[in-house]
Amino acid sequence: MSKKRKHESNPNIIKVGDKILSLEGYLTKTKKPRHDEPAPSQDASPGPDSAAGPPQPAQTDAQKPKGSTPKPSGDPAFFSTRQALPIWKYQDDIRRVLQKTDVVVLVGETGSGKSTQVPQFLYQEKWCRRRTVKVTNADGRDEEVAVGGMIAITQPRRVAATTLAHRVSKEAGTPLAGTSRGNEKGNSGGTKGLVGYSVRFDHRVPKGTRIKYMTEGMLLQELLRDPHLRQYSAIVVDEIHERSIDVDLLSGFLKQIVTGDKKGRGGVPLKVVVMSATANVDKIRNFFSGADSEHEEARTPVEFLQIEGRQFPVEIVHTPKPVPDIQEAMLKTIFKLHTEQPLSDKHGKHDILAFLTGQEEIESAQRLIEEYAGTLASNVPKIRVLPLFGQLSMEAQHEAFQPVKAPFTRKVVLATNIAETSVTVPGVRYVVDCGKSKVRQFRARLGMESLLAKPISKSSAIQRAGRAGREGPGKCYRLYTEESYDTLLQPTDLPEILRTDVTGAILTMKARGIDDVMSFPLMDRPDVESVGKALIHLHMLQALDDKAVITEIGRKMVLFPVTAPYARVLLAAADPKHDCLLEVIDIVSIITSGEDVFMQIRSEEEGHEDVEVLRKELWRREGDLITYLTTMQRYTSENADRARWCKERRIKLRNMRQALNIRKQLRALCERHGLLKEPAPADPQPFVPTSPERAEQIVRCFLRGFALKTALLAPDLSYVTSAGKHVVAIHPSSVLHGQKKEAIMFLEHVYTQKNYAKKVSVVQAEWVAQAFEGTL
Ligand SMILES: Nc1ncnc2c1ncn2[C@@H]1O[C@H](COP(=O)(O)OP(=O)(O)OP(=O)(O)O)[C@@H](O)[C@H]1O
Repeated sequence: MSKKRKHESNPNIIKVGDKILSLEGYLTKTKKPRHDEPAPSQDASPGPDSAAGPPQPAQTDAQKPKGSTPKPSGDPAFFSTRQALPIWKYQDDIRRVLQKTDVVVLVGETGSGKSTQVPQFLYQEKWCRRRTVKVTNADGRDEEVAVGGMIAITQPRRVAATTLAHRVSKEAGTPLAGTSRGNEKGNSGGTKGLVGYSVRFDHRVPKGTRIKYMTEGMLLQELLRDPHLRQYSAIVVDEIHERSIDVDLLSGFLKQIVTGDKKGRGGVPLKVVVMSATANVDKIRNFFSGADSEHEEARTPVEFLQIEGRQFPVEIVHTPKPVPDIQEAMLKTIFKLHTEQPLSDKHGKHDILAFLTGQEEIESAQRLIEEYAGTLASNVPKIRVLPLFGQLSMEAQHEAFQPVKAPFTRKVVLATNIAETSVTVPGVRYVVDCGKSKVRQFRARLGMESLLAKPISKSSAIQRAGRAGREGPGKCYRLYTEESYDTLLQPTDLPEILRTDVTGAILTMKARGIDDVMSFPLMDRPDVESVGKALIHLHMLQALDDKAVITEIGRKMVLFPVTAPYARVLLAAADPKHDCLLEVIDIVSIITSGEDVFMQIRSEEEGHEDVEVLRKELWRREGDLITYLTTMQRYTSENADRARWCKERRIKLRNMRQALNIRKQLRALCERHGLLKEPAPADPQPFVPTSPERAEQIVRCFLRGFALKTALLAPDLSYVTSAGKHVVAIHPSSVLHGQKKEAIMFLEHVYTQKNYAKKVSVVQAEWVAQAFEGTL
């Protein structure tokens, strides 16, 4: 029987795109289905339930749950759900411990209710009231200031901060603070509410907010303005086990505040609650308590609380054999679940959340699933696919959290690891985990950073599985074998500070007045080589002077929510010598809007010649950066149908919309900090091609930020990097692919079969020399 005929007669064989997939044998359970296991410890030692485990932290009275469960405040519609959370019966203990101690480490399994309930337990505490106190100014004068009143809960990601704020404001029965987006100072106006949030480019924190969800990065920004965190009575550091650079820096600053003299807060202590889903938090505990420090003054009492239990079980199903093609296995699992499992039960919907590695993989899977969904018989439920990745606009990210309104339809959310921790995607009862994620890794010796798909850690796998058991019992299908889980996956991920470029982290420390970065309190210290490279890099960017002291340029750089090199490029473009800030903002906006804005065109695709002709109109000989600029300018000058304009050129509309969003925010920031003297002209503006002279100025500005990412043409016609002397090839996605120029600048690298340069521009060897000498 031909494949096609077989497909037609056998419901277990389906055709998607050019693939014929057999669903036979899919979703077969492993012999002993294992339930979601406890989180692995950071040092891979046995967990708390293990008889052979390490000595557990001394049980405090607070660890024994009391029988009484106080009446909740807030919206009665949520009472029973909240009371059913494992953390509910610990609330008195949490309050009691914090009345006595300033620092508490709280461990609870995913779904126990930490992120949503802890701030609600605490905000009415006596110590959480706003007080007026006397402090002595830097110039020696006494003044009265207000201290406290608010609790901040930090999250590693924007989507977690905003969705938690929405949820908690509903539970508390008060509208989300502010009805419109405000500025960073929180003057968003609107309705007064208990809960607010603050994430990059989006703030809803009017006066009166008591509970504020925010990203770690936003709190770091606030620390630059208010080193004593005077607005807050408590900081709840959530998901500390993720160990982002930002949370490590934040922990260092918090430790300094809690062990310091508190004079800047008029003697009012700052309470710190550190929360983790990882069982072994000895390192974190010792760090805050100073138990590992020789200095008596660095010690502070730290209490420990463990919340036992989780709300719903999650059954784990591994593949019996390794899968040769992850995308195929992913599609098969989703299709099989869709066709065989009910749409809902008494707990609610049965939606699917699948974890993939990145935007590219998500978009390709979305296309294939939608194509498949279009072929379903009318008696099979429909599918609504929703992507969820970091570079999507907040509006698009929030769509994945809405229930699907259409009847007889299942939601399938395709996410990167941004949906891994903290979030509850309503409706989800099945998780499909591909077992990988893209990880940024810095090789200090080469001075290069790469983004590669790597196996996740056990801790991540458990977090992913946990997303299936938030509203009812769930199932997690892992597209890897149980043996791989047991033997190949590391217990936890390496902290980000040990694997990525620390340039931004060091600049933040310097901007906060920390001169000796090596003595700053950190849970893990990057090696001297990485710190040395970062200092040299910051010096090249003119963010530090010869004595490694932060410069005016460095201080301005930290005001921008982009990496240090991009911040430097923006400042260079604002310099009257170059005067091309609007153009540079356009380019930076496109680059930071997501993965490549141009879709790949395959030569066998129908109509690919027409697409290529239209695309060539955007191409510029100066390289990818000026091509991006032309793309943005043509797109914004398009008055009729921007969606069609993108479709005809196979340009990602989603990226372009997000780029416009970023452009608006960057323009506003530049205006606020005096870099843009007058507002940018409104769209649409007629398209005027950028002159070669202006293009040169723009490329030179980028060279101020990216001199280390340049390569010169060697006699054998290969490109050799100026720093490190490594061979790089121009990536096939670049408009300069295959061309030989005297010198190139590239903004990114990828390592696949070769060491590839991406986002490439033509430069002159002389400019590169000038950039290194600081005379450009
Ligand atoms: N946006 C939401 N929509 C619906 N239910 C939610 C939402 N947020 C939280 N919940 C409910 O509250 C429960 C507890 O969530 P919470 O985030 O407080 O747990 P957690 O212990 O912090 O878990 P994690 O460590 O995974 O973040 C969830 O399991 C879910 O039932």
